[in-house]
Amino acid sequence: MVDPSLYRTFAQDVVELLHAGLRPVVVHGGGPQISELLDRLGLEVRFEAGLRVTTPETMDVVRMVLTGRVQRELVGAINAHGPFAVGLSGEDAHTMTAVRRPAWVAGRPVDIGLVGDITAVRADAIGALLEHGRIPVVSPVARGEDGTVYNVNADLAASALAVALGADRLVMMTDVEGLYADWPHSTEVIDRLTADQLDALLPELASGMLPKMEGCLRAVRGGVTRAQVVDGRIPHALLHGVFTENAPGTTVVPDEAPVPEGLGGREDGT
Ligand SMILES: Nc1ncnc2c1ncn2[C@@H]1O[C@H](COP(=O)(O)OP(=O)(O)O)[C@@H](O)[C@H]1O
Ligand SMILES: CC(=O)N[C@@H](CCC(=O)OP(=O)(O)O)C(=O)O
Repeated sequence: MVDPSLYRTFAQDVVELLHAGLRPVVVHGGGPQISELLDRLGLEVRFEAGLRVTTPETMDVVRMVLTGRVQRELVGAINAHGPFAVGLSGEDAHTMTAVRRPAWVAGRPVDIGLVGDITAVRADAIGALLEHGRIPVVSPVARGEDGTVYNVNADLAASALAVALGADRLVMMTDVEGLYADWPHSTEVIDRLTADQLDALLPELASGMLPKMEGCLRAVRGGVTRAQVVDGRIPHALLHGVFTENAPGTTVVPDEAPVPEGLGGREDGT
């Protein structure tokens, strides 16, 4: 999302999915853009377990960058192909409701301010857009029951939305090839994992991969048939991810899904 040509290819791919008869929903991030503006404003940029420490001042910037800039740019790029994209925030029509959550660092809760975890999704506004052939572009900002506005990690927001919509697929785009088995020491990518295998691996994961993989796990446990992490630096990674069985990257499947020979764990789960 920080490379204009990849941005355009992504928009083209999303429209292609629509033309292929699928009903894509885009949930965007914008972490680098938020950090850049916070820096320029002289505000602190800090993460705990992959989640941004969000003061009320930070929250203003997060909301402004996500809904006022990144979402608008994506909507514009998609609409270069026709009247498809409609942007909304998780706050709109109570689409996403959240509660304040801590970050879990070494097994302990750490207060990270106005960061939310989604507790409820009302998918009717998004469903109506899909019915009319539109492409919803959703910013990961959510509303608390009392009206407080929360910053939600984009991957966790996408996962909650995928479950609520009964989506078949969840594709997460990032800036690495997939989930590395022994990051940062090696770049060997884990290509396929069952939910239980991922669950066992989660405590070892760090930084941005943590919410991403937690999102994949919640999605497949919530009924999504395949959750993938693909390398967004490769043009058309989205189309490959959706249409190719063995697309590059990391694929998470529910426990009952067959694991190709040679890749499965032993019966004791190791
Ligand atoms: N096991 C891992 N495999 C791959 N990347 C990892 C791993 N652990 C941490 N990372 C880091 O996570 C980053 C991706 O997370 P993040 O920057 O939040 O992604 P995005 O902005 O694409 O959502 C990678 O660039 C890498 O630095
Ligand atoms: C709570 C939290 O960390 N929210 C994220 C929301 C944006 C996001 O997730 O963007 P990426 O997908 O680019 O990382 C943030 O403030 O950066």
